[in-house]
Amino acid sequence: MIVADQLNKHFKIYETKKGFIGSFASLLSTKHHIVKAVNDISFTIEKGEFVGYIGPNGAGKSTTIKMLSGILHPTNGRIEVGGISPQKRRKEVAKKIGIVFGQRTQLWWDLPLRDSFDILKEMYKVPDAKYQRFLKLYDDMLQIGKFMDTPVRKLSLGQRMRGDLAAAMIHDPDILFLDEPTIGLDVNAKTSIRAFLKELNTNEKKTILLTTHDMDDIEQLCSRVIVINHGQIVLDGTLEELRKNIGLPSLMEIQYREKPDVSEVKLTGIEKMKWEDEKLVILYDRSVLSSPSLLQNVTQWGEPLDIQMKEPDIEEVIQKIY
Ligand SMILES: Nc1ncnc2c1ncn2[C@@H]1O[C@H](COP(=O)(O)OP(=O)(O)OP(=O)(O)O)[C@@H](O)[C@H]1O
Repeated sequence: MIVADQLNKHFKIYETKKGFIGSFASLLSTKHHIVKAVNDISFTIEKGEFVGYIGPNGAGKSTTIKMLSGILHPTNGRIEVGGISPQKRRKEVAKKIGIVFGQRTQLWWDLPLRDSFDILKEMYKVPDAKYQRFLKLYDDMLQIGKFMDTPVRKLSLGQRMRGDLAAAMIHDPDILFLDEPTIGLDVNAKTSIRAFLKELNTNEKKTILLTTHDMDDIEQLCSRVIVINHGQIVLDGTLEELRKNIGLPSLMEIQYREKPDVSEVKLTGIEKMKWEDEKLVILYDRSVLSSPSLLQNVTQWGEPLDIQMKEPDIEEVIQKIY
């Protein structure tokens, strides 16, 4: 379980002056302002949850992850990771968590991937037999065997990210903090990393907190989403709840054998109805008009050839929240 209770991180930013003399003056200056990177955040994440932690640039996502993993100390507030405070017992927490920062590698740049793994094995005191099982499993899951002897600096971004993910799992942690693990990757690399993360969560019951700007990551992986903006939680719920909370309509598209005249149609719950080429597109509020009743209605207006129902794009949802 992960607990953040009234968590805050405030950074003091000292004002700098321009020019050579100015930079010396800045060293002595006490003028500053406070950036509330994380501002009174509370949440509890249960074992086995896969949570998306999303928000615009500068919202406070990385700062939260750094506090949860013990890299940064909170200004105030309480954190527990697996029942332990990362601030008081950082080394113990380190054994329970794996971290990946997509923007920078935690592997040794000039060493072959295998050597990085060997170093981590020693650091975490992973027994030989367990380590061999790990190498086999992660070769099966992430196909890292093909580039185990390549220096990390020569790996492609997708290979490097797979290496970083495997490295984060060497000590078999129960909890994973992933800060943009799919950033900059092509579709194939994203797909294989998502499949891997899904497997870790579903089969190995790992608890995962993921920050990403890629809404497909969220849609395909996360059962719960926490949205933050300006250091504060603005929404915490399922994707479905997020869509519902901000009242984005559901969408039905109907293609008729012959286009009916719908100009006189008045049905409570329909927010918008328009023709897009041969398709009638209806936006409706499901809390007022259920999909089966709308379906019943549209089939009375003409003979449908095809009917499609869609959820609004989560990207639209997020934009609406910001
Ligand atoms: N070490 C620091 N010193 C001063 N300010 C900082 C520091 N680290 C982060 N900040 C500020 O705190 C705020 C939150 O930053 P953070 O990196 O947590 O955002 P983020 O949500 O991860 O953004 P992004 O999506 O761009 O990675 C920003 O205004 C940032 O400039």
